[in-house]
Amino acid sequence: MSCLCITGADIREFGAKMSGPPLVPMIHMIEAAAKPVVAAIEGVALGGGLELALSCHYRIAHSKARLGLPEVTLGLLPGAGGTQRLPRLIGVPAALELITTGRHVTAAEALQLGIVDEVTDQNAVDAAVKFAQSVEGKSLDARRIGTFPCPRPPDLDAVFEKVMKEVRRSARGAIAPVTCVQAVHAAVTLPYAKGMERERELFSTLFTSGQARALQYYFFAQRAVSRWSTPSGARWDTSKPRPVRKAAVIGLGTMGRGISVSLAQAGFSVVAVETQEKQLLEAKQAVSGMLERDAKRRGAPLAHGNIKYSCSLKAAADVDLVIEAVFEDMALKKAIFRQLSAICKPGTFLCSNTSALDIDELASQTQSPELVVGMHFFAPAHVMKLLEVVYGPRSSPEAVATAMQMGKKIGKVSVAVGNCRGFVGNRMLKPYLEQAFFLLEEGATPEQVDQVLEEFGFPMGVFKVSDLSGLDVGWKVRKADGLVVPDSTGKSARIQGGRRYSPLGDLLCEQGRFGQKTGRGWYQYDKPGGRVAKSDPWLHRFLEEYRARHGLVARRIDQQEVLERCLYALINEGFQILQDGIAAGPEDIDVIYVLGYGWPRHRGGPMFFADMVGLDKVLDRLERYHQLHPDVPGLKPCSLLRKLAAGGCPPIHRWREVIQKPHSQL
Ligand SMILES: CC(C)(COP(=O)(O)OP(=O)(O)OC[C@H]1O[C@@H](n2cnc3c(N)ncnc32)[C@H](O)[C@@H]1OP(=O)(O)O)[C@@H](O)C(=O)NCCC(=O)NCCSC(=O)/C=C/CCCCCCCCCCCCC(=O)O
Repeated sequence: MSCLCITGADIREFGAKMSGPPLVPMIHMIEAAAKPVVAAIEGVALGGGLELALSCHYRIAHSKARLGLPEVTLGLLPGAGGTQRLPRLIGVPAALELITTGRHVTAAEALQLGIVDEVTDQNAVDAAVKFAQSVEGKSLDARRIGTFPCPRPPDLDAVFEKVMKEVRRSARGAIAPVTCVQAVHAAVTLPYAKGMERERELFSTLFTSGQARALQYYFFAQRAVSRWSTPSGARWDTSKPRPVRKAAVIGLGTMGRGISVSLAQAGFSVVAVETQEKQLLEAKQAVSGMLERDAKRRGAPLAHGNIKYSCSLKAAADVDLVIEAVFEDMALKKAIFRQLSAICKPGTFLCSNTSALDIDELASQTQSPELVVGMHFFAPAHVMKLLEVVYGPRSSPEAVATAMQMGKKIGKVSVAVGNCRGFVGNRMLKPYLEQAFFLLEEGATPEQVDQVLEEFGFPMGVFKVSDLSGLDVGWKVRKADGLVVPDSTGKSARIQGGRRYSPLGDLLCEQGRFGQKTGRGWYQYDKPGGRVAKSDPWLHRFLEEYRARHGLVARRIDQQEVLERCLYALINEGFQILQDGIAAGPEDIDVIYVLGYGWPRHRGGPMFFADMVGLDKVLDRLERYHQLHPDVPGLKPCSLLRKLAAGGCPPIHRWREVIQKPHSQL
């Protein structure tokens, strides 16, 4: 009998020398044993844990157990026989699906797939003992999976070709999923012993790859962000959240609807407020539709009953927490915060879903500024996993802890960040976008820039994202900032406040080109609302005319320059954010970028990427680009980056020792 609850190998050991008995010989020994070995699975059997169970002659799982081979999510493949045994046990298509996605399955699904022999609601060990007694004396010949022939699909080549194509498409440059397919292919085409050799070979390649390092770093980073702290000394382990049962959402546009859905699905009582009757009805229909579709997809009960709709802010009088999600208009938000402060019962937390505005300014409108925090969701709010919890200088530790816990309850990964324009994510986006615009001025095309970024692993390049989210969003902000003005010659100004400025986005907006919604933006679409971006000859002509008008001579720009200028400008801002104490550590930034902005997980996040490239190299390139573009402050290397490079480029887990953390500032 072997009782299992194994999450797999200790991932921390992968970076160091591995200790303990090697798994593969042990697995072979168990499978070859003359006595029947029954695995009793409670909790989880993941990775090496499931591989160990697969070497047993029988497997009994508790009904609450979860099983899986998640190695691919860590940049690896199941290297202790998993790629050779699982297809022999459950067939090639099912094994490929589990191994290339790393998906966990429930005990019930494992039974259905044939991974386990029995599921029990009782103690798994007792059930396994009983089971062992029932098979006493039976031959084990048919129970050693390693001796099974691997089922060979009749259309073997077509099956693998299709899977490989799909895996390559969705992997966006990640090598582990592709390597997993190669390992399973070996199970079908090679005898078991040779297949094991091939598995080992492929495992070794992945094991030493930068992608495995990045994914393993990211695994811990995502967990580390829950241990938040603020410069004022509030911490996750000393600050107590207050219970929230009832919450209000103010403003039922796209964001407010998504937030309402998230809250209702997590079992909160929700008061959804939209001041205009017509918009309220539209929102109600939209939210109901979202809840219905989601319940159907998940096979979960409908959460309709949890939401009450109202046209009056007064409906929020008795809630424990409010999330305001109206337009990005400071005057409007301030008015709402003033009213809420008068309407809500004492102690109600007042949160804003602003994506960039000053939380402290909002707090100043209320009687209890300590109850105000930002809860910045990402669109679509019921789908995206990220939540930036923004603390202002006056937010209480209790308010931060409550928002962080609320995020967790609705299934988000919450990252606590300081208050500044754009917080972490959008603040870093600004220099990235700026570089993309400058590259167009200098001779690049949107297609070229997007292709480089997509090859790096982003699901969409910067210009496609801009078309998707709407060019008018940034235009409104730039207009409010007084940036959209002509120069003395009547042309759109390319220098603002002594720094380079690109009016390209403003000029497109003036032409009514807002992106997908108008059918034209940086690309053209077959109709307003169309999704497929096509090159637009108009845009290319427009760029040529623009350059001619401003005396700019187009030059050939290579891939390396596109990538370095966009990414290093973003990373440089990340260092500034760390230096300003807006993010507590590089992990916070990396999690925000992976979950909120499509940064490829197999590259760890922007700060991890900088560490991998080498801080001295990033510094060197930024210095060079800043020399060439002295009017672009975003390219001037941040002093923290200089300090880290001068200190011998310590690895990322040592950066916190170097970072000075003054209070966040606007
Ligand atoms: C589902 C979970 C297990 C639990 O989830 P949850 O309840 O939400 O809790 P968490 O917050 O996630 O976790 C709690 C804390 O536990 C830490 N944790 C969890 N799992 C691990 C782990 N596997 N290792 C280390 N630490 C772990 C977690 O970090 C939390 O702590 P903290 O908050 O961070 O402090 C969930 O956690 C989960 O899904 N875990 C991961 C499971 C997983 O991915 N397992 C697979 C691991 S890989 C594996 O098993 C591989 C085995 C194959 C061995 C192959 C042997 C071949 C030998 C060949 C060697 C060749 C070398 C070649 C070199 C050369 O050639 O040179």
